[in-house]
Order: sequence, then C-alpha cells, then structure tokens
Amino acid sequence: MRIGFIGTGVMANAMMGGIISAGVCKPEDIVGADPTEFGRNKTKEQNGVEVTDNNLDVLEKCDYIFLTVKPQYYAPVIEGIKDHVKDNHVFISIGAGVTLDYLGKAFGDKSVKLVRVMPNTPAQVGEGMSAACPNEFVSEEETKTTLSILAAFGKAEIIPENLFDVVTGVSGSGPAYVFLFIEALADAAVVGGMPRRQAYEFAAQTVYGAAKMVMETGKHPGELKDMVCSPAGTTIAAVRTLEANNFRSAVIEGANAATEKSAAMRG
Ligand SMILES: NC(=O)C1=CN([C@@H]2O[C@H](COP(=O)(O)OP(=O)(O)OC[C@H]3O[C@@H](n4cnc5c(N)ncnc54)[C@H](O)[C@@H]3O)[C@@H](O)[C@H]2O)C=CC1
Ligand SMILES: O=C(O)[C@@H]1CCC=N1
Repeated sequence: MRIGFIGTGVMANAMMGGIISAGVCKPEDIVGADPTEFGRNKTKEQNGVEVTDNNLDVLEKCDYIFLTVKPQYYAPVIEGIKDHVKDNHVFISIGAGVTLDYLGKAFGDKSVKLVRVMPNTPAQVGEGMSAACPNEFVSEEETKTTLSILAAFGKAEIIPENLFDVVTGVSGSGPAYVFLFIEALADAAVVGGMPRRQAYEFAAQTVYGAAKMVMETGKHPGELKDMVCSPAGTTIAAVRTLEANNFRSAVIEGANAATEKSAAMRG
C-alpha cells in the first residue's frame, strides 16, 4: 500500500515515523508533498521519505491520502486537487476544527470519500491516540483499512463527529499539557538537587508508569491516587497543596480552552 501526505510538517512526520516503524509501509512507499524546502528536507532527514512540491503527485500515486496542512490552508489545497479526485481515493483529514461538511463543500459536494481524524504526536513512537469519523461515501472495508493505518501508530477509535472538538482538547493537544507537567516535575527534582537529565527520566517514567496503571488495572484514577497517599505522609501534603493551587481546575479549564478554540476554528 502507498500512503500519501499533503503537507509534511510536524504531525505528518510523527505519523510517518509510526507507520514506518510498525512496518506498514517502507519509506519508499510513502509519498509526501510540501511547497517548502524545509518541509521536504526535514521529512527526508527524519523519515527517509522523498517529498515532491506537487500535491497532484500524491493523488497520482496513492489511495489513502492524509491532508496534513494547517486548517487555514485546506481551502487552497483542496481547490488545487479537487478536479483530480478518483474513486480509489480516501482522504484522511486531521485539521483541528475542519468538519466533514466543510470538506465535502470544498471538494464541490461530490461523493468524495473523507475520514475526519484527530491524531496526536505520540504517533511518532507508536503510542498515538486517534479519533476517526468517516463520511457516508467511505465503505466498511475502507474504514477498516483507515483504522489499520491509524492503529500502526497507536490506538484508534471511531468517534461521532460532534465529539471532535473535545477530542482535540483532550488527546490532540493533550501531549503538550503532559510535557509541561513533566518539565515542571523535573524542575522540582532539580530544585531538590537532582541532575537535570536524571530529573527528566524520573519525571517521565513516573508519568508513563502511572498512565500504564490506569490502562492496565482498569481502576479509577482516584483509587490509584489514594493508594499513593499514606496517612499523614508526603503525597497527601502535595495533593493538599496542588488542590489549593487549583491544579485540577487549571487542567480542566486548559483543555476546555483548546476544545473551544477547535470549535472556533471552523472553516
Ligand atoms: N501538531 C499536532 O500535534 C497536531 C496537529 N494536527 C493538525 O495537523 C495539521 C498540521 O499541523 P502541524 O503538523 O502541527 O503543522 P506544520 O506547520 O508543522 O505542517 C504543515 C505543513 O504543511 C505545509 N503546507 C503549507 N501549504 C501547503 C500546500 N499548499 N500544500 C502542501 N503542503 C503545504 C507546510 O509547509 C508545513 O510543512 C493542522 O491542521 C493541525 O490542526 C492534528 C493533531 C495534532
Ligand atoms: O495546536 C493545534 O492547533 C494542533 C491541533 C491539535 C494539536 N495541535
């Protein structure tokens, strides 16, 4: 199978990395297009994928085509390719706030096969979380194939389109909040005298292990938190201080701001 990417920036390269590592495609079976030399060179360096400057090359060579440009570039990109769409093409759009309705209209209200997807950057290490929503022109078989491509770089689930703004606020943008947390936790370790490199390892492994416990035990996060809090111990002292500083509220409001921004970005 040959997979295409129109726009080879950060998210496209993260997904390519996961797809290549999982052995779904070799670098030579991925076709990218990007108008910038920077985008083309970066993709060659990072993933060994040759990138053209002509979006139509991607349509010519691929069936499954990721649209991986920024939301504001969807209109000109689709304008340039819409008259070259064939029956075998399935477009996988990852733009924040870019709806199936908007895409359908941009393609000229033809029966273009579209899957709206919201991935995240941990795709690069095979631990992404993707939501997918196909339109009515995508067959069951094509939906299955799309999910298998997404599964190459992490977990993938079909989600109704009305939840896409929320997905964007939680898993799409979420890695950034987690990186902030890891950075802050590591800074605390450095305050306490730990060398910085070791501090990142201790902070990141703690987040990784805690996430794994949530996934594997099926226990409520509150119960897992209680297991760490020994009576009159260190953890409950930290929890008290975090609560006084609105830690949970800050996270809820932060993710909600991303959700609202996604809704406000509709084309
Ligand atoms: N970065 C992330 O964590 C995530 C991003 N997304 C979505 O992915 C899309 C891309 O985001 P990033 O990768 O962060 O942006 P980016 O700016 O790194 O990549 C966009 C690429 O598109 C290229 N481009 C611009 N005009 C083009 C054209 N006419 N034809 C072909 N390529 C063109 C740019 O040169 C650039 O390399 C956005 O729509 C964003 O909402 C979705 C989930 C996560
Ligand atoms: O910040 C953004 O707009 C993109 C969408 C989700 C993650 N990054």
